[in-house]
Amino acid sequence: MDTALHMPPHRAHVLIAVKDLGRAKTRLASRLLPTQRTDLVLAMLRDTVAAARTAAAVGEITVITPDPTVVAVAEECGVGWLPDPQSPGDDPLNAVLRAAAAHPGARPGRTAVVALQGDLPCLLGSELDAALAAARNHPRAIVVDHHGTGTAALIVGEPAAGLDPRFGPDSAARHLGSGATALTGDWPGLRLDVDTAADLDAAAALGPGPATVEQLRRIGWHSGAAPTRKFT
Ligand SMILES: Nc1nc2c(ncn2[C@@H]2O[C@H](COP(=O)(O)OP(=O)(O)OP(=O)(O)O)[C@@H](O)[C@H]2O)c(=O)[nH]1
Ligand SMILES: C=C(OP(=O)(O)O)C(=O)O
Repeated sequence: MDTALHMPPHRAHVLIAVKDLGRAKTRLASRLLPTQRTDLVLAMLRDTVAAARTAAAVGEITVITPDPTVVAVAEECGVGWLPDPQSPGDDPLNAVLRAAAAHPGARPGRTAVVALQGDLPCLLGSELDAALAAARNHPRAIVVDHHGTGTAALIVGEPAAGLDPRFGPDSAARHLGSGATALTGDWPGLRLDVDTAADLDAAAALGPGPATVEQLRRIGWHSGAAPTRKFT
């Protein structure tokens, strides 16, 4: 059955793109072994998906990936997946998001569509709910990341508004320049995407989800301080 057809219009379809694990998190290469990086990507994905699943405003989650291990994790987490399109071109991340948003199952005319980063280990479902509620007042909106330059989430709520993803360097400015509204809100977990060692320290200090906590323990990653927020 196509559950999207019966979804109340306000429940969102979350799209999470995850690239081939062999090419992932290169900015952590100087600090982590390849297998540690891979396991960290998967742990952060598990925590991101688990949090998104607890958001009342989320109706469906789809992981888009060319990687069979990521597919297996998506299935374990109980969410859908799509392969990368055959020819993503020279802007693969935005191409895969555009293709996923155009997929018949995405039903952008019936639901909000969210392109969400998959490396948000401190995400809370309540933060995503709050962002989705705030986004209802805007055809196309973003949650700027903790650095102020990237995009943690791109949300389209109106049938007429296309996703028009512009992820990559300075994506916040590029999304704002193409008409998106920056949502204001105290959502530290939603804004904290992890790409660098400093980001990982920040996540460890804020309080990540259980899969990331376990992976940090295995790696022996110490942020030097106890988490400031208890993960719930
Ligand atoms: N499915 C899919 N996801 C992608 C692709 N390129 C990037 N992504 C995902 O988009 C998000 C941002 O990508 P990047 O910042 O380029 O890569 P990263 O692995 O997070 O970090 P770096 O390797 O350090 O740049 C990550 O979750 C990636 O996994 C792609 O070609 N296909
Ligand atoms: C792709 C992006 O994020 P990052 O490179 O920080 O993962 C972005 O913010 O557009």
